[in-house]
Amino acid sequence: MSNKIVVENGVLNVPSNPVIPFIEGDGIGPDIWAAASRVIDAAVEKAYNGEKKIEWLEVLAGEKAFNQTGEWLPQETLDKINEYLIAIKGPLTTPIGGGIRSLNVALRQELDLYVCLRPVRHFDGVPSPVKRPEDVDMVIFRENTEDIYAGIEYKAGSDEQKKLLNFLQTELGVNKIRFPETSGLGIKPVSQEGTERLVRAAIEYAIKHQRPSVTLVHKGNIMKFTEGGFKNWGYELAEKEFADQTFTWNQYDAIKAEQGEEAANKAQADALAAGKILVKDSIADIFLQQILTRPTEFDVVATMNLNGDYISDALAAQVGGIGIAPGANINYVTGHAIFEATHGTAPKYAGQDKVNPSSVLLSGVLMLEHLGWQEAADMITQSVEKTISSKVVTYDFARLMDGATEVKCSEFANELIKNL
Ligand SMILES: NC(=O)C1=CN([C@@H]2O[C@H](COP(=O)(O)OP(=O)(O)OC[C@H]3O[C@@H](n4cnc5c(N)ncnc54)[C@H](OP(=O)(O)O)[C@@H]3O)[C@@H](O)[C@H]2O)C=CC1
Ligand SMILES: O=C(O)CCC(=O)C(=O)O
Ligand SMILES: [Mg+2]
Repeated sequence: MSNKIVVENGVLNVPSNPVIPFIEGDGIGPDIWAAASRVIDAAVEKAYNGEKKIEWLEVLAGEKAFNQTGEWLPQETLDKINEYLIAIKGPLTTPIGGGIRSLNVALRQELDLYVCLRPVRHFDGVPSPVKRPEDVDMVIFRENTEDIYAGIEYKAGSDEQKKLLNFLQTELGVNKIRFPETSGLGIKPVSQEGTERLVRAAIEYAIKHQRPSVTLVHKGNIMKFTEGGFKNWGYELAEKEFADQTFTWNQYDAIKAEQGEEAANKAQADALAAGKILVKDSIADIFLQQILTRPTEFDVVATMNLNGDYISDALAAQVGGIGIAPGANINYVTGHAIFEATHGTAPKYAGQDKVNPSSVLLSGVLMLEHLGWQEAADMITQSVEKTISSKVVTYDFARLMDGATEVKCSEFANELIKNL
């Protein structure tokens, strides 16, 4: 039997020994990947009595790829992930203000992994800066292929910038750029198709996991045709494709305008009592306040690329930081997915066997769940809960916990394996 994961009629077919490509990653990547992969292997072995096993296939990206092949993202890496469908990766470095563009973004765009899924929940015992971290239980759906991450930007003073500036000024009559000659210029594409497939995935997730609401987060008051477009297209999609399963604030407003507030309140209450999902929206700035002050009001969050990037790290902080923040980049149509932590390469800790491997490990848990290997996934989650409760933790948690035993990254993995 083939050891390739395939997608048939929209359903993953997973052999018992699937080949899964992995990218070790830069910086702390080798440390956390070594730790996390040991735990994943041990959990799979234990959950299925050795009858299932992942055949890891290393593919190169980042510094390791450059040192070995002269390329940062070799075509072979993309080909292998394309072929084997599901992959997992450590973090990759992106230089600031120049140099190569993000390899992480390139992987998402090349494979059209349009959803960046980042669940955020609290594990008992994890230290947090807020009083009730257990109130945070959200799932972020971040659009992953467009917005300013498209990388269409031109350096101040370059020929391209001058051409674009000239076009804007002469063809479109733009006269609002405060310092035109010395401005870098960027383009922010946000499309109806891109919005619809992201919001569709978020609503389908909410239906499947019985989440009560989906919040569209945007800055549409200022960016009317990009972020505002996202909000409008999101509502339209909910009303068009999920009329029987959702009630939107858009519908609430329409009822209120025609029949008054009482009727709108009643319509919303009836819809929610009937089990419909509330699709609402929030402007990004107030949203960042409200996830701190009233986190129980939010469940599934659908947003654009840059907002999603900021929101992921902010929410991760509320439940203990990005040492424990998993993620996945998914195309629900082709079945391609790359699982990866929310955090980066934390270069100051590279090679010290120090940091928390939980983010990439819990990304592995998301991967196991995606494969339908729920038993192994649950085993790891329970081991993480048990190990943290016993206060055996890496430096990031130890520095905030009383009476903790601080262990290295690899020792934390040993403890997790013991607790499986
Ligand atoms: N998907 C990806 O591959 C991503 C890549 N990046 C890239 O990573 C590089 C470094 O980015 P930077 O802004 O420093 O952000 P990082 O996420 O790499 O690190 C910032 C800080 O977060 C904490 N942290 C990160 N990972 C862990 C962990 N596993 N365990 C415990 N604490 C952790 C550390 O905090 P403390 O100092 O408090 O100990 C660290 O100094 C950049 O090149 C960036 O572009 C960034 C994000 C995602
Ligand atoms: O690509 C990068 O270097 C950063 C990406 C990032 O911050 C993220 O995906 O959350
Ligand atoms: Mg980020």
